[in-house]
Amino acid sequence: MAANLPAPYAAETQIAIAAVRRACVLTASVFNKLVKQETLTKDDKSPVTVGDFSAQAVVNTILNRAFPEDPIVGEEDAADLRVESGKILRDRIIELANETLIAELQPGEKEEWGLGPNHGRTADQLLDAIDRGNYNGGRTGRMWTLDPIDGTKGFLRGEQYAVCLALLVDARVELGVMGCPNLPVSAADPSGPRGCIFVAVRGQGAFQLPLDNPFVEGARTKLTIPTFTPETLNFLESVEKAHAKLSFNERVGQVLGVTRAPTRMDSQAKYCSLARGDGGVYLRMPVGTGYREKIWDHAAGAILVEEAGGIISDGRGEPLDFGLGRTLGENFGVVASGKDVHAKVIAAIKQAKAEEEAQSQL
Ligand SMILES: Nc1ncnc2c1ncn2[C@@H]1O[C@H](COP(=O)(O)O)[C@@H](O)[C@H]1OP(=O)(O)O
Ligand SMILES: [Mg+2]
Ligand SMILES: [Mg+2]
Ligand SMILES: [Mg+2]
Repeated sequence: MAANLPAPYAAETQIAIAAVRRACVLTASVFNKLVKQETLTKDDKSPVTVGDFSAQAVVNTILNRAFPEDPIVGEEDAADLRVESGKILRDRIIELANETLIAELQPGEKEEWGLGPNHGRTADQLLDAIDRGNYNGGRTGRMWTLDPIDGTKGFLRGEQYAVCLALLVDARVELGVMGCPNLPVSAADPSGPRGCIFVAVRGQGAFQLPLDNPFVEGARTKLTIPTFTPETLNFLESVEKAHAKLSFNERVGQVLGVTRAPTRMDSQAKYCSLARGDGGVYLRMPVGTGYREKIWDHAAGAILVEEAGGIISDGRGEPLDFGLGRTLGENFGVVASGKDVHAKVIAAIKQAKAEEEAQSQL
């Protein structure tokens, strides 16, 4: 009977949440063990590498066990860990990944997912798991895309970062899960409790869950992007000037009559903030260096925004194309917002762009 069928992607959703939660426990522990003690004094980037690789090892190991046929487009690969000079890093990564995989089962997790004290992996198994992220993507079939630490710079500063995982089927995002260990549970209480998971499944809505116990009954909050006026509208944008053209955002804001200051944060936490109404527009315009946006930097965020009732497009209003491979190709920026403001933002971008071009001709 149809009523007894599980919702589409129910198993994928549960497993993706468990994988992202475990990866967040790992990255938070890397921050406490390594970043606080080492980076702040030595400006050593190795904690990032340790965190990125080991989080990818954990998530890919879990996905591989549950969905052995599914390819993965992951940001990292293990080539640097397989050579002699990578041994110290490799040993640390293997230890951290195993520590995370063998941690006691939480309510909602199942031993058959290959988790818990009996499920340590060998170094080779974990390196192979990292390399399962080497898939090139493409137009057809089912595939996952993973950014084990999105917002590396934010991670190192102790600010926002996210573990981002999405499932694509024939180049359409069907499921997105993002773990944000440092994001306040409520933007209204910025110094209150932190740590959220965001989940969206095509046609099933967007939700926020507690990171420390995502499967607990009744803990999920449905997210809907609210309506904004020019007085309440604000932009969500990068901290890093090299990632998005913030001066252009400022001009677009002026055209729209925005008076509130932008909220700057690293990572796809911007999409999460948009989905729950902490900000009105995520605007990311290219800086002009030819950088190609990666699919793992937008896939989970894209479905979260859509399921919260919003629209995501490039800077011309065209849909993002997740079927081109590992990147979004020559796409022109990213614009995400509620439905009511989206067309206005696209028009404002057009105007600001025309002004910019007229200026350059002087
Ligand atoms: N030149 C660039 N333009 C746009 N995005 C970039 C650029 N360089 C790196 N990124 C990516 O931007 C994302 C985070 O941006 P932000 O936090 O500003 O939204 C990261 O995934 C980061 O990649 P990486 O993960 O390799 O550092
Ligand atoms: Mg990223
Ligand atoms: Mg990353
Ligand atoms: Mg990176």
